[in-house]
Amino acid sequence: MVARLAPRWCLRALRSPLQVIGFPSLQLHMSGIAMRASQEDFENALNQVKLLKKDPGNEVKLKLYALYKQATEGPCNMPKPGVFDFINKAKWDAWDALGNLPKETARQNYVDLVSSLSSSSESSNQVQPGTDRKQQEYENLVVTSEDGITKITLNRPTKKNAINTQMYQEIILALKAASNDDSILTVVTGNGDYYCSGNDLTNFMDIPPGGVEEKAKQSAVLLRDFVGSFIDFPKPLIAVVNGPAMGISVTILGLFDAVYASDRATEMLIFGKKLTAGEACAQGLVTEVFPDSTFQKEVWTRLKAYSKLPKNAMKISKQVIRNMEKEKLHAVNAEESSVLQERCLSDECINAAVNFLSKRAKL
Ligand SMILES: CCCC/C=C/CC(=O)SCCNC(=O)CCNC(=O)[C@H](O)C(C)(C)COP(=O)(O)OP(=O)(O)OC[C@H]1O[C@@H](n2cnc3c(N)ncnc32)[C@H](O)[C@@H]1OP(=O)(O)O
Repeated sequence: MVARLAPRWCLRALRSPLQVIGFPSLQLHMSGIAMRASQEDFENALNQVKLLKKDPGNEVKLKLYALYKQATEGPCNMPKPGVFDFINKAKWDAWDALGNLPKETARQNYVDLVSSLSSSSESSNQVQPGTDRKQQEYENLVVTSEDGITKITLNRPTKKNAINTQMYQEIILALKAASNDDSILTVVTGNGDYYCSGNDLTNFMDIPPGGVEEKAKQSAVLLRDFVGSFIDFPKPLIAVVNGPAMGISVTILGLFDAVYASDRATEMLIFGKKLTAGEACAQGLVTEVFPDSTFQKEVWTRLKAYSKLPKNAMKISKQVIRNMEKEKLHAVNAEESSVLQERCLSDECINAAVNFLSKRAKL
């Protein structure tokens, strides 16, 4: 079976940072905050932040400050401090940079950031520096950080790393955590002989009480959020395509900053046709192809060298390039997600999924 759906696509020199910037949660009260589902999570995060054993650094504290203000007061509404009022200006800049980010999103980002800080400070108590540091437990992913590189490994090898509904959510969460951690590069790769066989076709079988229309709607929202998290990812993002890649795992490769493929990745299935890694490279979908026998060694040597390059310069370069096209990418994503909602209900899609699943049904 081939991919059947449409192709897609600072502030330094502060004496005592904890005191100088201060944790927002320690300064501000919770009264009058309009919260919805995540109020409890947000309150927990506000408490958790006080328990951090390690100073997260000024950059992170500014992010926490900005997200807190945005989550509780909305877009920056304070007069801009003077240029010599360094600290308040840094805080103002961080808040103002969030623009019109909705309060709910800011609240969620605050919770995610605190969660990534808590898990990294817990695990840093257990593991020696320089060793592989596991960040958070996921059911379908293994996420580790080492040498400035956060590696997100798709981990359902017995299902060729097909992406089930929970795994989509986990990838979104892992990308959010990676965007806020102290890594320089983020890598996505697969465990086992496949990179990824695309959408888990059994997702279509899990019909909610609202019926297939409701399922199609939920899938469209999930797809939009999933692809959106790649569009918005702020740091250099690299795909290490260790084996065949299919469906949605291929169509999002265009949103990575570099794609390294093993010459064993011979099934980059797009347009219903098998493409070798070399052909995908010729088409610009893959950056470089390596012999399978030396793939891991060559790619990781290169990525470790890249991780020593100036962190902020790389991040800012990526953001400048991405910002030029972000709006358009989000518009295309929204359009594609609504087309998906429709196509999910088509005979072609249903037949393809049923066909695949019935051949594998354990009778
Ligand atoms: C939010 C909605 C987004 C929608 C976006 C959609 C775009 C897409 O991604 S559509 C999906 C595209 N992918 C496919 O069509 C791949 C389907 N799978 C296959 O064709 C074959 O399994 C594959 C060529 C990958 C491997 O073939 P084999 O080497 O012969 O292995 P098996 O077929 O025995 O597979 C082993 C095991 O994995 C399960 N599997 C593999 N891929 C998927 C998948 N995409 N969804 C669900 N399950 C998958 C397969 O069923 C086997 O499981 P068991 O039978 O339990 O062993």
